Amino acid sequence: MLRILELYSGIGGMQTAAQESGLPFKVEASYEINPVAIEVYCRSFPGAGKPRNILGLTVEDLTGLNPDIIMMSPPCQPFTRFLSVPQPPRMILLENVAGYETSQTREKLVDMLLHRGYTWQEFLLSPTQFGIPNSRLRYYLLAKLSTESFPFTTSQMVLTELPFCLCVPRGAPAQPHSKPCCQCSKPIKPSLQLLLQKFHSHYEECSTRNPSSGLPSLSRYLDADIDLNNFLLPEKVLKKYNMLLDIVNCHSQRSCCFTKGYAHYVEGTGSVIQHNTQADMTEIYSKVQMINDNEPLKIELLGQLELRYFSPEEVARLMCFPPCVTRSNDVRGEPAAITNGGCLVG
Ligand SMILES: C[S@@+](CC[C@H](N)C(=O)[O-])C[C@H]1O[C@@H](n2cnc3c(N)ncnc32)[C@H](O)[C@@H]1O
Repeated sequence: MLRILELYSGIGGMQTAAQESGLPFKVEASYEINPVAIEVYCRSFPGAGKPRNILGLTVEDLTGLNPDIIMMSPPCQPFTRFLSVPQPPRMILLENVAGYETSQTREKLVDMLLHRGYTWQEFLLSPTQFGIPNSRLRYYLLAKLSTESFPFTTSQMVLTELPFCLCVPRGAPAQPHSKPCCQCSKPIKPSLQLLLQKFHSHYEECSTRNPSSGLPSLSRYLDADIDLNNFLLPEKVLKKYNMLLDIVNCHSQRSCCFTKGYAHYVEGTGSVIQHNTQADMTEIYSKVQMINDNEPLKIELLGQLELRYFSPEEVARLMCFPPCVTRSNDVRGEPAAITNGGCLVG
């Protein structure tokens, strides 16, 4: 059983991922300060202790917790002190925004890893690479004490693909020993097989539906019975910011990364949906661009598109949270402001 210490736990993306991996684990403690994130976290993991402020975490606490693995999506704060304990964790999983790989914080972290005898691998990956129609390039670092091996050959490069393929046949029984994948010669560790089978069945489904891109359309992430009035973009936004919107519809096979500012700010915070797919967006926008002084007409034309925000459940689905989270009634009826830490989930 892996003993996990979860730092900057937010709404619990890392713990959810650990559950999805199928590996046995226990979260020994979690740390978070945002009250909304803490509330969401406590509802998703009722048995877990309430996350606390990391500033209260002492070296003695850390030594007592003695985690096998530290999982974290740190904001821009120094956190390397967590690795200076007498007995460092066996494993570290860190997630951050793209660009972290060239930051001074990353340099300090890598120095510390080297000094403490870790081997590590860095990645830059986006959900689109895993059959999910949402762009969200993120930096990931996996580190292990050098006495433990990775199930792949590590490299100094920041990898932009997984160092193993996902071509495990669907339904293949877990093998007791490492064996080469059926379509390439890369070995697969038994511990990875469950995860790979999950990926594979998702991939297979996506590529059957959309052989060209391998990505499913957004329709499978959207609520058919959404209460449109709760999610329509306000007139003020249509009037002032219509040229800044990233508009998708249920047939689109893409969406932009959702951030903390979603539904509060327009530019770069996430896509909006054209709910009325019968309306011709190109035609409407070309008419709107020609209107100079007739605001009501502009609004009426744009209104035909029925532009709306993604709901929190839809965003959570795009982030692959399991149904128990995406079905929450408590957040229904508000635009997707379930974000925290500026990056909506690790
Ligand atoms: C990038 S987000 C992590 C998101 C997380 N992976 C999730 O699944 O929601 C960083 C988190 O660190 C939290 N944070 C910032 N300062 C903190 C502190 N002093 N103690 C605990 N948490 C803190 C923020 O509130 C934010 O939720």
